[in-house]
Amino acid sequence: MIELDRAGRSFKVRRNVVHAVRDLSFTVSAGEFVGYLGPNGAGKSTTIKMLCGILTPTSGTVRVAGLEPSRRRTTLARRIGVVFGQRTTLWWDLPLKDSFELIRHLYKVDRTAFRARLAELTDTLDLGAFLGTPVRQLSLGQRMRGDLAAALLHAPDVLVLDEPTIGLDVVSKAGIRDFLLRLNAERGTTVLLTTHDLGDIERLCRRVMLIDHGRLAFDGTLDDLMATAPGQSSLEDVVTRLYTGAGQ
Ligand SMILES: Nc1ncnc2c1ncn2[C@@H]1O[C@H](COP(=O)(O)OP(=O)(O)OP(=O)(O)O)[C@@H](O)[C@H]1O
Repeated sequence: MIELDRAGRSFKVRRNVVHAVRDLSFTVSAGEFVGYLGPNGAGKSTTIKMLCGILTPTSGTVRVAGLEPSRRRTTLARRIGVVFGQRTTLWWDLPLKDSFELIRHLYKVDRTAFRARLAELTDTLDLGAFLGTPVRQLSLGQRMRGDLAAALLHAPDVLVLDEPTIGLDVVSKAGIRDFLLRLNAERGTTVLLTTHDLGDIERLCRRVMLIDHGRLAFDGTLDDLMATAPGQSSLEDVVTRLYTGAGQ
């Protein structure tokens, strides 16, 4: 479902070149739920931007659902949903339901399918009480649930999440995690999750990929990841060790 083959992305910054992502190869199969970890500046957002076609790779290839994202952005938009936890894709001054209606038009979702999907998402994400509320008046947790619904209204095969639980309280986090688990288990949606919240990883992801300085530093199961640092009991300790390069 997601295939990167020696993908790279660099940026020219004045006279220097920043290699945000280098020589990155991995495959995520349909139905997987994969955590994508890395320290600040490791290249996670750059990877995500290449996956949704916002950035073109400067080397190698990226494919999502068989499409080259930067060339087939419009076609891909029907297959992929993206949530950036740090910013909303909803219309700030419009009631939530009007944002959804606009998204229906943009994605040309059939009206009957849209109604059914919205009813399901309203129920599972508990949106009913604030569908008529302007987005700017929503709490962060409500807004995030709205953003998730917006990303899923067109029933994409792949969902890419960039810090979807940032700033949420424990109850809101648990609600979103449960929702994502069910989405993956019941609908088979492929999920790639970037987060600094290791609780998200422990609760949701069987497979974890870790990127550092733009390169893949680890790809395996959560158990494999724990086994990289025998004697460390918490995921936080193991990840800290990997981020700081201890033991290299
Ligand atoms: N548009 C850009 N122009 C120049 N450099 C950039 C650009 N975008 C990203 N970079 C650089 O590429 C590197 C990777 O950035 P990226 O945002 O992908 O990291 P990240 O893993 O998402 O970090 P964080 O966890 O802090 O969000 C950083 O050194 C960053 O400064």
